[in-house]
Amino acid sequence: MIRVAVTGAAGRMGKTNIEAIQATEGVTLGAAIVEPTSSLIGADAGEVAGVGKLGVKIVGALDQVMDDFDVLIDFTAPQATLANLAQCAVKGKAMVIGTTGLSEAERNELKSFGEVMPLVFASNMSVGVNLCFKLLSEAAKALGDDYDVEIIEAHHHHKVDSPSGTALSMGEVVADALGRDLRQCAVYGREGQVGARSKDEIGFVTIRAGDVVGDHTVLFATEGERVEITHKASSRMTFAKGAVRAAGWLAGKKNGLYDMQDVLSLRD
Ligand SMILES: NC(=O)C1=CN([C@@H]2O[C@H](COP(=O)(O)OP(=O)(O)OC[C@H]3O[C@@H](n4cnc5c(N)ncnc54)[C@H](OP(=O)(O)O)[C@@H]3O)[C@@H](O)[C@H]2O)C=CC1
Ligand SMILES: O=C(O)C1=N[C@H](C(=O)O)C[C@H](O)C1
Repeated sequence: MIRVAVTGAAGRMGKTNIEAIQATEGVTLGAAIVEPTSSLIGADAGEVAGVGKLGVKIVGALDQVMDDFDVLIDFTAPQATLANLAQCAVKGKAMVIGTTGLSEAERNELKSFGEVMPLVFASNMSVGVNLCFKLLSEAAKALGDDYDVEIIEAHHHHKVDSPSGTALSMGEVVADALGRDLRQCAVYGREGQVGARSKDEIGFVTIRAGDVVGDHTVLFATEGERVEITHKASSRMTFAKGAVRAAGWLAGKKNGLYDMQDVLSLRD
């Protein structure tokens, strides 16, 4: 039985991850962690997640439960994720990380932990989005530089980072396939007299509204036709199932930085 801990246990994804762990054979909830100021410390993690009593009391610090899990699933915030990585690295624990909104420096720091621990890091844990990454690479290679590329994403009004991690990953996949550097060619939103579109830019459009779980469209457009590749998530359970699958896959793996392409055997 693989013992899984969940940080951000009272958050939208934290609660859904606990629900997914509860519904999956071969894994069990070992610990649930919230912020030290949370009023939920001491509550039963299953009751907070809405799946009934699990006998796991929520704690306010990861270091209180380091002996109670094998893999930590972390969907929190960049600085919290990096602090959790540092603690798990010292204790030889594996981590599955879904947090988005990391700066380039934070991403580099995160990646360096792959040298000392097994780590799955992915901006989107769903099977559908990870399949889309492959389709996007194929599409970009086939369509080439004659097609303008725009990435449109929509999320719920609570989301704090923009563009979404998934939109940025899609941009990276397309840029790689076209031999471009996303850092040079990305254009984030347009306003005013910005001039005509340059041929090589990859544009990002962000929508924040209501309870949208997560929609992503990559548009390839040229004179006379458009190709659109769209993914729409209608439940956070699609991300949580992926995260729990990654935790099971990661247990016992050697140190390294993996992503969902590895977990789902989608890598070429
Ligand atoms: N990779 C993927 O498939 C997916 C990734 N995500 C990403 O996961 C992250 C979380 O999303 P979501 O669950 O919607 O967000 P929430 O705000 O609902 O949950 C985040 C949780 O993390 C906790 N947290 C934040 N900062 C800290 C900190 N410094 N120390 C300890 N705990 C902290 C929050 O606690 P508190 O409430 O007390 O502040 C909260 O419970 C986001 O980055 C999001 O983009 C989301 C869905 C899918
Ligand atoms: O914050 C969210 O909700 C989501 N975040 C991830 C992202 O930024 O791509 C994944 C998913 O789209 C939901």
